[in-house]
Amino acid sequence: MSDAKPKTLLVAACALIDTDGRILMAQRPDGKDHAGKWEFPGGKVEAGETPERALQRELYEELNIEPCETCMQPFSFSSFAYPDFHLLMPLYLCRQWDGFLRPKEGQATRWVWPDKLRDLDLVPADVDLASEVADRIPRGRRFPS
Ligand SMILES: Nc1nc2c([nH]c(=O)n2[C@@H]2O[C@H](COP(=O)(O)OP(=O)(O)OP(=O)(O)O)[C@@H](O)[C@H]2O)c(=O)[nH]1
Repeated sequence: MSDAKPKTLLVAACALIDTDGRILMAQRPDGKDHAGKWEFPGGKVEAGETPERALQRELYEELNIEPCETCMQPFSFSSFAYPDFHLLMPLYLCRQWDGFLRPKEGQATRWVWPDKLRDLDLVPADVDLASEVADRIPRGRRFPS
């Protein structure tokens, strides 16, 4: 029996919220794990980075937008055991950013009402988070409880 334990991977993700209260979701492109499934934009936190800084970098690289650091509000997190690693993923909310949204990596994106998030084919670690977003950010509510 091997003593090898799956490593914990820190990934930062963000629920970008538009003025109507819809959430931006991104579809994982071909060639990545979970290709075709939907997720919150974001990515791995690199050595020496804070999650907030990683999110700024990832959102610019992926979507051409730059949220200021104080525009990202910690909301919840996922701690999820994938077969080959353990995901630890803080989820932030963000309602304000600089730049025009433009997916730069060929990924599909979609603005989704909070109560419709669960209708998407989500990556496994996001299923409970999506329910929490729907519960805490109902349609028409601009701020979570
Ligand atoms: N960005 C993001 N990744 C997520 C979410 N949920 C989730 O399980 N993950 C997983 O977190 C892992 C790392 O995410 P990622 O692939 O976007 O990170 P990255 O852009 O830095 O990857 P890369 O540079 O290797 O392509 C993937 O296995 C991905 O499936 C989510 O909501 N957003």
